[in-house]
Amino acid sequence: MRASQKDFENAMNQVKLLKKDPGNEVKLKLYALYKQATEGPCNMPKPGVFDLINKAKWDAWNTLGSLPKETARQNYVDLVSSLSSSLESSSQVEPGTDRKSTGYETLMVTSEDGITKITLNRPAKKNAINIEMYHEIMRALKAASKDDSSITVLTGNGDYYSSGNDLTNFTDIPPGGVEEKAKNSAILLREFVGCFIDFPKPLIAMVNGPAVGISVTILGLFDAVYASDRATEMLVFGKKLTAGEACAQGLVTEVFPDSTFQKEVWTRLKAFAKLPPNAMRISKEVIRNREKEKLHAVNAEECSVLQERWLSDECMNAVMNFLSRKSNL
Ligand SMILES: CCCCCC/C=C/C(=O)SCCNC(=O)CCNC(=O)[C@H](O)C(C)(C)COP(=O)(O)OP(=O)(O)OC[C@H]1O[C@@H](n2cnc3c(N)ncnc32)[C@H](O)[C@@H]1OP(=O)(O)O
Repeated sequence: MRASQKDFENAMNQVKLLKKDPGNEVKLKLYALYKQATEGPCNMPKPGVFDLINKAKWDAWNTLGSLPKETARQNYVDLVSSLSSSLESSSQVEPGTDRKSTGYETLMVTSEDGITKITLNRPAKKNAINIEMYHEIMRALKAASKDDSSITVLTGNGDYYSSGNDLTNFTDIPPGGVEEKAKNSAILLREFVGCFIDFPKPLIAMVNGPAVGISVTILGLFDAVYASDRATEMLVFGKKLTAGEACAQGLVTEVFPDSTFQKEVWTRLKAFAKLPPNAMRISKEVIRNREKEKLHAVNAEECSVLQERWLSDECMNAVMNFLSRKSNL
């Protein structure tokens, strides 16, 4: 459900009451979401390179692009909510425990009203999935499969759902060279996709914006995919599918106007979360068990093919073109 002005004001007050400094990166995110929610897209002249603080604030705000005010307000409230709960939880852990061990670096995870929400939280990088995020998504799914929620939701923070694999993942080459990198990537990808195949509870994607690559290909493993009409899917031939086209192809369950997306979908999810949890879980188990073995076999085959393709000139050229594109400007 979309955050009200009252929720937004409460969140602003909550920020002042935080027990611990959340750090500069989070403070910049809060600043950017506050400005986007109250003033809309960045209207601030770009500061000079030596004006470091205002340049960092400008970058944070400008990154949000044309994110609607209501969505920014919702994201602000969600961020403060997850921040407060993680800081509160850290105040309950043993002294000296590292706060990060109770939370996530690349995700926001909340659990309330019977719904565990996993939010991809690298908006400045269009929620590109780096190695850390692959592991954190698997950790969050494992926790969600055991918590007391009935359903699990995956969505994105910012104007993108996810731009797929973080292409800088390919730049961190281990001592064994690109062959070892490709092998490790295939192992990671197979484990990652396997978590979605085996997830036992109803899993819903809220595609809040454009989705690319792996963030699209795993949608087929969700039990429902609700998309904003500003979402696009980039899959084959690099062609963008509109949310409506993806729905016609059966990749998306239902498309909603962006202006009412959050409100309409959360109303529906809260109703789903009140349904008998064991009946939902067992129904999914009966359906998924029929296809699980085949899905794992296809996953293994795909990862084996990808391991070879990642070593090809086509792949390396595409990655280098992307990573060097701004230096050519
Ligand atoms: C280890 C397991 C391996 C699994 C592999 C299987 C998965 C495969 C895939 O997912 S393939 C698809 C990979 N994704 C892409 O090719 C998309 C690349 N990104 C883009 O094409 C564009 O960024 C865009 C169309 C998504 C958005 O364009 P635009 O609106 O112009 O924004 P920017 O390009 O300026 O992006 C802002 C900022 O984010 C960084 N970024 C965006 N996407 C990625 C990405 N996928 N990997 C790394 N970084 C990304 C971009 O570099 C900018 O950063 P900067 O501000 O320059 O620091």
